[in-house]
Amino acid sequence: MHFQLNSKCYKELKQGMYGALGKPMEGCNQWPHYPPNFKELMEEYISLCTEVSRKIMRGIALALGGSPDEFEGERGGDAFWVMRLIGYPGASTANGKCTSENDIGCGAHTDYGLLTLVNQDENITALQVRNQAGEWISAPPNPGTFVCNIGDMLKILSNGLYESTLHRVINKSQTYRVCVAFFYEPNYDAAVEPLEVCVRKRGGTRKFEKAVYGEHLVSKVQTNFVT
Ligand SMILES: O=C(O)CCC(=O)C(=O)O
Ligand SMILES: [Fe+2]
Repeated sequence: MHFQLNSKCYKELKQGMYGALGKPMEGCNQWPHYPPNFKELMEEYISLCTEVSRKIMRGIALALGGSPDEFEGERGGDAFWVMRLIGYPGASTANGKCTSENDIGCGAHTDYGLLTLVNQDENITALQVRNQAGEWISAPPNPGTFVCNIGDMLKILSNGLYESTLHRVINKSQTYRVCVAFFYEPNYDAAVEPLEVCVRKRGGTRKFEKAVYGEHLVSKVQTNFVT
């Protein structure tokens, strides 16, 4: 018997650090008492994910033609993060059909930040991404690897050279699926706008307006709690 698992934790913001912008996200994470080493384990995992994400971002900065430090400093030197543990019950085939998609999946969306490292249960293919032709294709779990989604902030920073990945989850298997997703984000108060190098690559056109990451996050969390 499984309960529906859906818990999130956030990088804890120091009270008052970001003024009114930070208020909606202030507060402490609530850790369970059992298993007793859960908090410690998660904190270690988060720290390792942060490190690897930072390295991937350095690679992406180079790939975009910028300096490796493009996503450091005021953009990502104090990167915000979100960690999410999600359980998807297996599909009931009692009537030969899947039950409501909401119970077994997650609707189509893009992630909000820079990168997501998706750690999926092995042997269950449920995550789908939409390709450029508009088709949904599976992103099956590969043991020892993460699926890495590009988020809305990286779309803006890259001036649209990278698209944020539209994805969804449909668990059609009989088995309960667990996913651990780590969201690597810009600094909470980062003013995110296209990098100069990416503007030049698009003939001087700025495809996106400036967005403050914390505002984007708060508006998403408040309007769409499910994603
Ligand atoms: O369960 C998954 O594979 C992905 C979950 C997801 O897209 C999300 O939490 O934003
Ligand atoms: Fe997602």
